[in-house]
Amino acid sequence: MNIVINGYGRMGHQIEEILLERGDTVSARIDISGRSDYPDLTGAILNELKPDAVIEFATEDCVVKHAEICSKAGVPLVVGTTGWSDRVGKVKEIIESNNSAYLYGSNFSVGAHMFFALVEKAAAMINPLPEYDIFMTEFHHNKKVDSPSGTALTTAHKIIENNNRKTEIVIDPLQRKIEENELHVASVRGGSVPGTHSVYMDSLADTIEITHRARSRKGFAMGSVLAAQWLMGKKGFFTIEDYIKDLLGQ
Ligand SMILES: NC(=O)C1=CN([C@@H]2O[C@H](COP(=O)(O)OP(=O)(O)OC[C@H]3O[C@@H](n4cnc5c(N)ncnc54)[C@H](OP(=O)(O)O)[C@@H]3O)[C@@H](O)[C@H]2O)C=CC1
Ligand SMILES: O=C(O)C1=N[C@H](C(=O)O)C[C@H](O)C1
Repeated sequence: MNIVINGYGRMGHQIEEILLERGDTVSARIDISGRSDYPDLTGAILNELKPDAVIEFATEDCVVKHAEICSKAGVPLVVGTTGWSDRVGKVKEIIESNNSAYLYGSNFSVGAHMFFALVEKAAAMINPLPEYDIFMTEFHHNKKVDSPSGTALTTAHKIIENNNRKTEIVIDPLQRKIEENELHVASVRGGSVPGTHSVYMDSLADTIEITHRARSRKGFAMGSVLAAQWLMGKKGFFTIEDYIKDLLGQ
């Protein structure tokens, strides 16, 4: 594949490393700081370079603009940027109106999707056991801007969809006790933690913990590259779950 990397930061560098290891080509690295080939993604760049896809791990404020640019140019776009769930509908409209290809994921590592499946099952299992409360934490490096993480919000929604006691997500700062129907998502920022998400089911007798601990950014980056490959030749708005379902033969 010939890829444009949009957002040349921690993830952009990891994605470049994996692409080059695979023998793919990186026709441009784009970053507003000027440390790269271009300062911003434009239709002209896409028309000149004609990449097979753009892979974007940037900031939430540019997600809609870049969706429009790639969609109008007919270039498939894979986005890992988080913190824009309020604009998913808008992006979906853009992609469908231009009949282009788009795939988004809050977490591209296969392990995170195994974690999601375990959490869905566990959240349902405690429905007949009111003695168990359920809550979660996420830990990330001290450079992460958004909070809670996209993965934590994805996990929290999966808990709410499967557990009959939790109906609302509450995040920090709290400064009050939580209500029975509230699912607390606590975020910690510090050090160089790549991304750790844990769900706890706690009773007077015991605690059950389910944790996904990323060891590096490699899993996220590899997942985004494989998702870009999967997206080739497709049209429409997809999420990483569509790719994972195919990968797992579901
Ligand atoms: N879905 C997943 O699996 C994963 C998602 N993420 C998400 O990816 C995003 C990026 O994470 P990370 O790489 O650690 O962050 P970084 O801050 O290291 O990288 C983001 C890069 O995007 C650049 N940027 C900002 N605005 C634009 C723009 N308009 N056009 C092009 N580039 C731009 C920034 O430039 P500058 O430095 O000059 O500001 C920066 O270099 C976050 O939202 C994070 O949550 C991260 C890991 C996994
Ligand atoms: O910013 C990060 O680093 C990460 N962000 C994603 C998220 O917000 O869930 C995925 C991963 O946890 C790393």
